[in-house]
Amino acid sequence: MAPATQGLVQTSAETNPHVPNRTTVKALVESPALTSIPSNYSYTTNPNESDASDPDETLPAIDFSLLTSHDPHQRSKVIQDLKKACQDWGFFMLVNHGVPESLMKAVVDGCKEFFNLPMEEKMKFADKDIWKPIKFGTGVDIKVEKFYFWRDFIKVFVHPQFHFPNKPKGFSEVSGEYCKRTREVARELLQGISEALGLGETYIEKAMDLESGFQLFAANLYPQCPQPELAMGIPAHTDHGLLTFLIQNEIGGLQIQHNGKWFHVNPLPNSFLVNTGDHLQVLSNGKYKSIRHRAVVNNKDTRISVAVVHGPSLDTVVSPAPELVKSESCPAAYMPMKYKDYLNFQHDGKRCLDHIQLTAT
Ligand SMILES: O=C(O)CCC(=O)C(=O)O
Ligand SMILES: [Fe+2]
Repeated sequence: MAPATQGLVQTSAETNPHVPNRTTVKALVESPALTSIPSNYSYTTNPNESDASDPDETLPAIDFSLLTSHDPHQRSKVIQDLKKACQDWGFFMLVNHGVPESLMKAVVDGCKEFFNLPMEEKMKFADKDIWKPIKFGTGVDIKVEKFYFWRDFIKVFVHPQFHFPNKPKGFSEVSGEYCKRTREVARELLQGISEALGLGETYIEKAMDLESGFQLFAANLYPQCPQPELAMGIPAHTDHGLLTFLIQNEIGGLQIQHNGKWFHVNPLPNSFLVNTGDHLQVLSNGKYKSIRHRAVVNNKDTRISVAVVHGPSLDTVVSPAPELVKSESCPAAYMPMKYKDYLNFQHDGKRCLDHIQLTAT
């Protein structure tokens, strides 16, 4: 039998000196006779981190339609629910959000078609520069993390300027509409969260300059894996923005950290999985935590997920809201930092949140 690393389609270091000579996971899986994973994809979980157990709790569900309700009791009830979900979980399912199911499906289908494009089409976007508005890649830099992850991805800056690949046909249009609709929902949700923090409805909107907010569209492809217990799709991490909205094809794989354990997420159909990001943790002075999560892989089917990150504008200097800081009892837990600088720092393989932390929260 051929060794697992034979027959790979290599990314071209000759055509782009910044791209390491390596394959995509998709090309690897499509190589004949792949029955085991190459050793550099073999991931050893931190021994202190347990495997996910079967959930004995359910992820909270937030009914978005109640946030826009004219009945003040319904609105204050859902704001209480949001507060609890952000405090206790940092992750929730958003239901009745009004974004059509057909649009969500069209976006996931578009991602599938994008990943099915010929390698040279995708490789046009292969680059290590984090500020390239469209970026295709696989795993992570082996120099930083020492191994590859079982994931190919495309990341696109979609706001304040909208960028998008022009292939496959129609992908840009449906994604543009999807990003616009999710941005509207995120802004409404952030008004509710602002109120839940006791900051007033418009504080986050104004302080984070959401009119020019940075929005990132990230699609992940996790091909089926012959040895899923050895590989990792995305290792444990937190997201940098204020809120991330995640959808997936019908295949699960997301796990979140909850009460010190990994929790498998089985979302309700047609819901958004929403999580609070690092900048909500900073802004709330640690009241709402940015929860660690990861994506595991399986040997049954290819998984696709689409994460849309909603952040402040890149020039916003984010600091804890002054109303949430009290000099003695609750001092500022984070140093102010411009979102753009945060992203630059984070790219070096370090977690920026730890770098700007002043006191435990
Ligand atoms: O695929 C998933 O479930 C998680 C994706 C994710 O965490 C991310 O793209 O930041
Ligand atoms: Fe994430």
